[in-house]
Amino acid sequence: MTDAKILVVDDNKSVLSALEILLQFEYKSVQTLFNPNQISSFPNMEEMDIVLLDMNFSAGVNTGNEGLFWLNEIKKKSPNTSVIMMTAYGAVDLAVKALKQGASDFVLKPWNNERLMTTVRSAYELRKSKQEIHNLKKKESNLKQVINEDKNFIIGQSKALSSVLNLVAKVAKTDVNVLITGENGTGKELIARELHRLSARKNEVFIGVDMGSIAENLFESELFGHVKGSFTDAKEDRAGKFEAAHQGTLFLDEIGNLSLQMQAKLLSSIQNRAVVRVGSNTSSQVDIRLVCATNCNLEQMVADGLFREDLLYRINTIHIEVPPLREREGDVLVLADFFLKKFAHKYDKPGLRINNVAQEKLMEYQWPGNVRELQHTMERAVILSDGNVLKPTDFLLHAKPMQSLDHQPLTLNEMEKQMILRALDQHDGNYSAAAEQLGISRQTLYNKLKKKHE
Ligand SMILES: Nc1ncnc2c1ncn2[C@@H]1O[C@H](COP(=O)(O)OP(=O)(O)OP(=O)(O)O)[C@@H](O)[C@H]1O
Repeated sequence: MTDAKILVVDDNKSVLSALEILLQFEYKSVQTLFNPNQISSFPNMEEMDIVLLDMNFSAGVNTGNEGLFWLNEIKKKSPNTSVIMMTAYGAVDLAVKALKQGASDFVLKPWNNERLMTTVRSAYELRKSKQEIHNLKKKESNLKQVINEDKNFIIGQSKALSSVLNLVAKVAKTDVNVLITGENGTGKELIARELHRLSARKNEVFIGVDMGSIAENLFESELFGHVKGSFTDAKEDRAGKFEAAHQGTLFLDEIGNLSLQMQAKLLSSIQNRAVVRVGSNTSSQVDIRLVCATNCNLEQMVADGLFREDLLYRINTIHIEVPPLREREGDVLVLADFFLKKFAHKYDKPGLRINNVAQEKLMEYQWPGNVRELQHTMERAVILSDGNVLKPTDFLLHAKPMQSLDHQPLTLNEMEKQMILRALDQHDGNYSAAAEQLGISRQTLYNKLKKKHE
């Protein structure tokens, strides 16, 4: 017994009962309607898998128009229901008309039982595929929504970051290739996602690929896909990242880590906007927006013969340089506060705050690992905190706080700042104890700290 729901609509009662008996041999639910006017008020039409619909209802009229009218009514209520038209006046043009208007098939009266059952079975298969497509499309759009969810906000108010975000907003509307550069942890991927979020492709996928982690022998298969049997592990046809990103954004991270051989293969796909799966000889066009990122100096790499110049010109139609955190004035505390709230919530430690000396320590630090390092530092501090106040000792920073990154000698002022902060650090932020150790009064220590930020 097939679990399908069938409705038969005909104004001839003997046709109705004959079809009902025939169909009940194979189908669980068969309902009949003698009067087509009941179609409009028929409950749950969208649950019907198949409708067998007479084309000529009023006696003496055989234009088929009534059938076409009711076909449209059914399709309006339930577009995916398969409708099979039945008529005693088989005319090809009428059949074509009905098919064009959405009927799935056509049966002539008097019917041949075997042939009619075959037609119903195919109509049921069609209905199932349509439903599957409908469900898959729904799933796909839900997935895209989840993937593109606005999980990551770009935090910061500094001039340096604002000018990057202004550029992002302008470029996002176009389809040009964008190269994002900057030190590790500055937020290059976040900027790439922002480009996607602000673009016309925002409802399509954003596919990120870490080029640094792809093994040379899997490079082509990962990016361009493969056909079954093209190599030992190719158990089935598989699309690569280029095809997966079709109509969306393809983000190639760590582009500076590619060998020259991989660069050549990538260049050809980017130039042609087409890929050939490994083991295939047909190419498929892909419509992607390409965003690349790196912390390498690609110009220098070109000069050193490590990066193809033609590839660099292809990928950097627009170049966005993300500034390091130490050059974003004021952003450290804004970000620290953001991460503090985030992790306080995550680890259920409400009411945490960072004391002034600890804030000084965070501001003075050079953040070689940029926002990622700040994020980890805050997370660790929140996890290890005992009380409500985070003190300098709660922040374990790797490099010396005042040492400039390029190891230039410190000025007298900088050395003084460093000593003050170290003393405060050693005494857990206690101003009196730090002042005593430095041989100055508490007020002088306050003044020196205040002056530092004027
Ligand atoms: N302005 C920002 N606001 C909030 N979070 C940020 C910001 N910038 C970076 N982050 C967070 O810091 C982490 C590192 O960011 P991201 O991965 O985008 O950096 P990246 O430059 O791509 O790093 P890498 O060079 O190591 O690939 C991520 O968790 C990201 O969410």
